[in-house]
Amino acid sequence: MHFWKAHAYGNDFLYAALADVVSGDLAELARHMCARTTGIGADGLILFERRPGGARMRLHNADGSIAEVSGNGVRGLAALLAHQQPSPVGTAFDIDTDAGTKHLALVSRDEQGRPVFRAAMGRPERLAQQDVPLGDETLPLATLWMGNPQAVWLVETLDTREMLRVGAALQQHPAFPDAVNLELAHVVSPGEVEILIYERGVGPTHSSGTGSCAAAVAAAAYGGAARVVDVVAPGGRQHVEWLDDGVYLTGWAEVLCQGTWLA
Ligand SMILES: N[C@@H](CCC[C@H](N)C(=O)O)C(=O)O
Repeated sequence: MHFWKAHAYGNDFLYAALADVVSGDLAELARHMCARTTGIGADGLILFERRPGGARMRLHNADGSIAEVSGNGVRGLAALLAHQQPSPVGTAFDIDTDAGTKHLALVSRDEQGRPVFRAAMGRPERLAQQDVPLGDETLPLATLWMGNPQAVWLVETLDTREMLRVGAALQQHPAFPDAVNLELAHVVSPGEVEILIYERGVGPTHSSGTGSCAAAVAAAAYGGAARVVDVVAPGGRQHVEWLDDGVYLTGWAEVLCQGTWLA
């Protein structure tokens, strides 16, 4: 089976055409391909079908579970399409996901030639402040739907051990029956938010598109940030605009390699 690997700020995905997949158990295929030592290694496997003007995709997280959408994953797929066909600045891509169609515009290429996309990620839904009990403590989380479930913990200091501890605990928490993507977010200034990420179905990762959107929305709603911000994750800086018609995410993606999966 032919595959490609792409990443955005260290959030890495494998891509394969659904028509090429022979395995019946797609969750098992994702677990095997995404395994860091016994597979190729990635945060998720995206199976896609080309469509006029774009593609339809389905994302399996590294643990095999299905995710409705990934902001970095849709940009990686658009980067793959742009790699395969002439795609000048201004080219538009429609990526159909389980969370609806995401419209992407190729807005520029960075110094390294990587395509930079601005993606319409849709409106945040069910934004709320929720006190979530965890052992002896109560976590003041902002919860929302960004095409996938998100919880944002606004903190004064980012602490990796806290992200790992709370992120793991929330995956089996009664408040989140479908598990949840967690961001610890620190508002550095009205225009900048720093985050750490623990993803459903993955664990800690370097970047998240939907997580950046969720952190920006929570920081603007409850943390004193502006509605147009840079969100800085360990893997790098993305730009998020929370406008009246929805959230827009701008960042690059890079196709790294292609190969043949033999297992
Ligand atoms: N990294 C992604 C989000 C991937 C999906 C997530 N793990 C989930 O299960 O919802 C992004 O860039 O948005």
